[in-house]
Amino acid sequence: MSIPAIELDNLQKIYRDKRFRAVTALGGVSLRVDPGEAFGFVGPNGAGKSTTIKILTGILRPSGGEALIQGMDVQDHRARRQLGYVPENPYLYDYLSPLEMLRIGARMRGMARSGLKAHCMDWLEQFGLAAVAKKRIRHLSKGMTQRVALAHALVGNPQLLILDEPLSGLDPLWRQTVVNILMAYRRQGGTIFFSSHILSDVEQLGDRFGIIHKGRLRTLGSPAELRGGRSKESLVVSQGESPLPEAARRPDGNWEQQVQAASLWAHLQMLQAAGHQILEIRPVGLRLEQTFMQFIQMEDIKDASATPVT
Ligand SMILES: Nc1ncnc2c1ncn2[C@@H]1O[C@H](COP(=O)(O)OP(=O)(O)OP(=O)(O)O)[C@@H](O)[C@H]1O
Repeated sequence: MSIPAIELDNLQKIYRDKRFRAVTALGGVSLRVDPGEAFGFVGPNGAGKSTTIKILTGILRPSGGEALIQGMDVQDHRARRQLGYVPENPYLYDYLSPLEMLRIGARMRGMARSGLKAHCMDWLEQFGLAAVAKKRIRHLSKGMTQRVALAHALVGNPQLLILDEPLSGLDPLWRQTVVNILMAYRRQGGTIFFSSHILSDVEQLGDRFGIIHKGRLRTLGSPAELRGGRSKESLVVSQGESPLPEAARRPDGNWEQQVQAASLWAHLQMLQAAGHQILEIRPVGLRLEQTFMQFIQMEDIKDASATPVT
């Protein structure tokens, strides 16, 4: 079995608030990400995503448990050598240009000087930044700055990318372009660990998800698994003259209606009685966003019922 790209074992983090009260940001998170995987860490605000990422990148120390990159403790600088990181709000040197930023990033990764400019320009080109390569970063827009940070993370050819909300601040066109760049990175064998609460973007990028909520990992699975088994509705398409008050008329003149599993049989009998011909019945896949919301609501209900009444 290969060494995991990332391994978290019972990871805990307790912060102290202003009154020195304990705030449990991570209550024992364990997971494993294999080399070549794209793992999406998903959760609502305050779930513990950034805390996990800060521990993984060595910015914060955990209060308990272990975080390993390629089998090495994240506090060991060798573990972080092959890491490209983009924080939630990237801090870049305002007075440097994107080209200077990328040169520094590549040099820090030990890349040779020869051919460095062309290599950096190639990355800037991919991120649509060639025209502003020599402008000061302080004059760039938020989306451009985000793209500089992503290019900076990739320029040193890291084996692992850790990205906190990588697509935030990007317009839809750039979201798609960045997804394509990241997918190309994966095809070349790179591993990605990223956080997000924008599931439609995450769905395109991740082959596995972990949902974190209130500092605990609630479930792991692929987008299909998270959706799977949760669809309890069917779409029924029928053809007929008699109008169906609850159904929608499609441009082709046929009727369609989403029906709960429990009432499917009664609905089909109603269609038959109305003289409709049934053209199609298929399960309606829940969108991941809906699944996620339902999941979080269920977890809140479980948490509330587990809380002892005092
Ligand atoms: N420096 C800190 N001091 C005290 N509490 C903190 C600190 N940083 C984070 N927290 C708390 O820890 C919990 C987890 O925060 P974290 O930033 O990891 O969540 P997140 O999932 O990244 O949220 P978001 O999606 O809003 O960025 C929250 O309750 C947050 O208020």
